[in-house]
Amino acid sequence: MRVAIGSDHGGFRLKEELKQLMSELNVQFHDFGTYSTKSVDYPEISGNVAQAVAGGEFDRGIIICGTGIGVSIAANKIKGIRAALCHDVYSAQMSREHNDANVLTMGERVIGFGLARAVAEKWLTTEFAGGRHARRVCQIADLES
Ligand SMILES: O=C(CO)[C@H](O)[C@H](O)[C@H](O)COP(=O)(O)O
Repeated sequence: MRVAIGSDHGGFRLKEELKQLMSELNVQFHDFGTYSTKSVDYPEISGNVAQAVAGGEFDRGIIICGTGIGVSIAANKIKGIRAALCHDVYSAQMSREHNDANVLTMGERVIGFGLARAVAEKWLTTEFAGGRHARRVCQIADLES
């Protein structure tokens, strides 16, 4: 699996932590920035990660900001993206099994690093369940056209 990861300044430190996690899990990733805690605007970075996933260059994306809300709103503007804001392990699991979420967002100012690692690991290792959920994901795609 190849993962695109990005953040604004508010999510920079958690992005670095999740890069470490992915290295430990042998998950390939590319960092779309930002590369410091200097203030930047999140929509462009979120859009770049989402475009890379929607275009098929990467299998999934992870985007972090202060709350996870702004990057989630921005990513979900991109056709084909199902970005899920998850701050607990159960939601992360369900976002994969039921929603086939292809982008995970989190807020560094909301969640501790230990829980964030557990959320990301569950999300990265959970597959889509298909079945009745596939029908519903198709219905979401229909809303885009
Ligand atoms: O977009 C956000 C809120 O949904 C993110 O949390 C941003 O990181 C945040 O708005 C940045 O705020 P700052 O005061 O400019 O650091």
